[in-house]
Amino acid sequence: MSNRTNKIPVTILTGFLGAGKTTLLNRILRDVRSSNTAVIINEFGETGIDGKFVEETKEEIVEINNGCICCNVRGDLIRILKDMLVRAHKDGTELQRVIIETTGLANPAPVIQTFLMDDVMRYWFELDSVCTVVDALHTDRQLNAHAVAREQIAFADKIIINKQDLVSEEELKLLSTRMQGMNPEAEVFFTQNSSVPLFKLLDVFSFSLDQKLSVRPDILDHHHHHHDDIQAIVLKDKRQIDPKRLDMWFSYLVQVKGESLFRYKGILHVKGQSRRVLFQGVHMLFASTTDREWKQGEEKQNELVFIGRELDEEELRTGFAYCLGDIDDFLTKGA
Ligand SMILES: Nc1nc2c(ncn2[C@@H]2O[C@H](COP(=O)(O)OP(=O)(O)OP(=O)(O)O)[C@@H](O)[C@H]2O)c(=O)[nH]1
Repeated sequence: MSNRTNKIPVTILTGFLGAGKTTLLNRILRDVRSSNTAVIINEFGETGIDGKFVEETKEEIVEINNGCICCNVRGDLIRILKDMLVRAHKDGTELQRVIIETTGLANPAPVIQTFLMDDVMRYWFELDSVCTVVDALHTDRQLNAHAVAREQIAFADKIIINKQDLVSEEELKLLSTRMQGMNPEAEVFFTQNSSVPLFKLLDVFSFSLDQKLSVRPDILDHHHHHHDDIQAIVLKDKRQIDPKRLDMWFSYLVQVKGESLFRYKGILHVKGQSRRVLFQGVHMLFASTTDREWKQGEEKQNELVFIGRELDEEELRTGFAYCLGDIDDFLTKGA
């Protein structure tokens, strides 16, 4: 198949765990330009939590939960995109844009490859840009510890250094120098809450394969990567959680276990609270918010995911059981 003009632009949002990808996605979805946009969200761990942090929208959102997009779900990605095309064709609508949010642990190269190597994909789609969101506070240690975080920078054509409110001007300058050293071609933005002017990100067609090939001649080769023993633990329960116990458990977790918790988030069904409570954090930075009312017919349940290295699953389950009132102490394992 050959040249089709007016290809559908594809934006890849990448960046390490908790950097601000979903914040950026929500900004894009609030924008008028995003009508007839298809969103594909890939998350680590078998849970649909990430999708629940995306604001409600009329746009189509598909989640790929059964693996990491860069390892074993490339087939799923192609199938989903083909389905979307067929459906749009049947409905007489035209797909205007595709946005893919990868997990914070994905190497973007195989996702990029999908659009360059599969004939059907190449015919219909064109890579618009690869945007890498960076957590200004945590990125130094993430880059030092995780090859994937470095790959995410290397493949970007837009680097969004986010959470600038959490670091000094001096630190921002150092970060910017480090990013430019790793990827001199990319355009760098400094933001709070991922607030890049969207005209700088969408319909810019700044992804250049030639440029990437000059830096990484092996970009189209078969890739394989490991998650450095990073694991996800998901906890679910329909019963109400005790808010006081939750506070106790969380302040312990964040302060004592924050180092090994790369990312955690969840939706809670809290006693005395008619609304959903959302919480999320990166290492020791934690925030929780009261969200919308539970909808009629919606199943109220707690759903928590913890992503990290060498996580103690039994301890996490014990803490959860404590919040649910099954046991009286969360420090005694298996109590
Ligand atoms: N202080 C501060 N917090 C921010 C900023 N941008 C995002 N956050 C918070 O950082 C947390 C992570 O943001 P997300 O947008 O969910 O990050 P993500 O990259 O989608 O995270 P995962 O995909 O779950 O790894 C949330 O609690 C955000 O509210 C910022 O500029 N400053």
